[in-house]
Amino acid sequence: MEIYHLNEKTMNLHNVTSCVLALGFFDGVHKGHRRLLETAKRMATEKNLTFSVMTFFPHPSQCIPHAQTIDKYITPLPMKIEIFKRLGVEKLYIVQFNLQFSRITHTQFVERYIVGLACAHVVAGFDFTYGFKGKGNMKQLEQDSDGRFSVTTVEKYEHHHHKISSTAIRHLLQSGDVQTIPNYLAAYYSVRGKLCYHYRPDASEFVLCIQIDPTYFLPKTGLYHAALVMDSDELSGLLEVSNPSTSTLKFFVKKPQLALTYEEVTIHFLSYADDIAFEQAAT
Ligand SMILES: Cc1cc2nc3c(=O)[nH]c(=O)nc-3n(C[C@H](O)[C@H](O)[C@H](O)COP(=O)(O)O)c2cc1C
Ligand SMILES: Nc1ncnc2c1ncn2[C@@H]1O[C@H](COP(=O)(O)OP(=O)(O)O)[C@@H](O)[C@H]1O
Repeated sequence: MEIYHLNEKTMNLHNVTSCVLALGFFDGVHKGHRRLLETAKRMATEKNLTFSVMTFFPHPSQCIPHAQTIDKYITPLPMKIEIFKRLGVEKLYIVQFNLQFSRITHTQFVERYIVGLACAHVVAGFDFTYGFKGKGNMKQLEQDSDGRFSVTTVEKYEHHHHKISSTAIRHLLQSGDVQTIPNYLAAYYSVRGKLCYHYRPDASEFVLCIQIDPTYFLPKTGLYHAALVMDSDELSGLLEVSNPSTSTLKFFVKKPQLALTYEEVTIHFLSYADDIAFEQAAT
C-alpha cells in the first residue's frame, strides 16, 4: 500500500493514477466502514482502477469547536493504516486536517482533492459531509462532480435499528460493555502494545505491563476478561484499566506455560469483570 500524507504543499508532489476513492474518517473501521470499503474495492476491480482511500488526521473536532473534542481513537492512525493494508487498499491519502484545510469549500475540495487525484469514482456513506462547515453532502457531491466522476452512496448499515457508528462504539466503551462491541466492529475491541516488563507477586501469578499508544480510546476504568495474543500464542487473563487516559495496562495471568519473549502484543477485551472475579482469579 502506498501512503501519501497530503497538505496544500504536498498536494501536487506525486504521480496520480485513475482511482476509485473511498472517503471518510473511518475511526474503528467498523462494519459500516467495511461495507463501504468492500464496495469501493469491488468497483475498483470491476473498473480496473486503483483502490484508494482518503482519510483525515487529526479528527476535525480538534480544530473546529464541536460538542466533544475527539483526541482519543478507537483505532489510532497506525492501527487504521494496518487495517487498510489488510483490506487491500492500494493507495492511502491521509489529509492533514487543520484550520486552513477546514476552510476549503466543497467545490474547492472536489477540484483539488478529488478531480486533482484523478478520481474516476467516489464511494462514501449516506451521511458523509465535506467542505467548509460540512456544507457538502452526497447530493452535493454528485452536483460538484459535473460529470467528471461518478458517485456511489452506501446505505446506512444498522445493528438493531441503530446506525453502526464510531459514536455508538465509544458509548459502549464508556459503559464497559465490551462484549457487545463485536456486533459493531466484527471483532473484539483490541489494543496493540509493547510488553514492557513483567513481575511475579507470587509463584503462581504473573503481572504483565503493556505500554500502549496514549491516543487509544480505552473502556471505562475496571477489570476485563481479556486475551493477550502474541503471534500464534494466546493467554487468557484479567486486564486492568486503571483510568481511561492511562497508557499502561496490567494483565494478570496464571503462570504462563510459555516464554514471554515477545515485544509486540495485542489485547482483546472480551467482557467486563467485576472486582470479585478478579479476587477469585488472583487467589
Ligand atoms: C475540505 C473539508 C472542509 C471541512 N470543513 C469543515 C468545517 O468547517 N466544519 C466541520 O465541522 N467539519 C468540516 N469538515 C469535516 C467534514 O464535515 C467531515 O467530518 C469529514 O469530511 C469526515 O467525514 P465523516 O465524518 O463522514 O467521515 C471538512 C471536511 C473537508 C473535507
Ligand atoms: N453505518 C454506516 N453505514 C454506511 N456508511 C457509513 C456508516 N457509518 C459510517 N459510514 C460512512 O463511512 C465513512 C466514514 O464515516 P465516519 O464519520 O468516519 O463514521 P462514523 O459515523 O462511524 O463516525 C463516511 O463516508 C460515512 O458516511
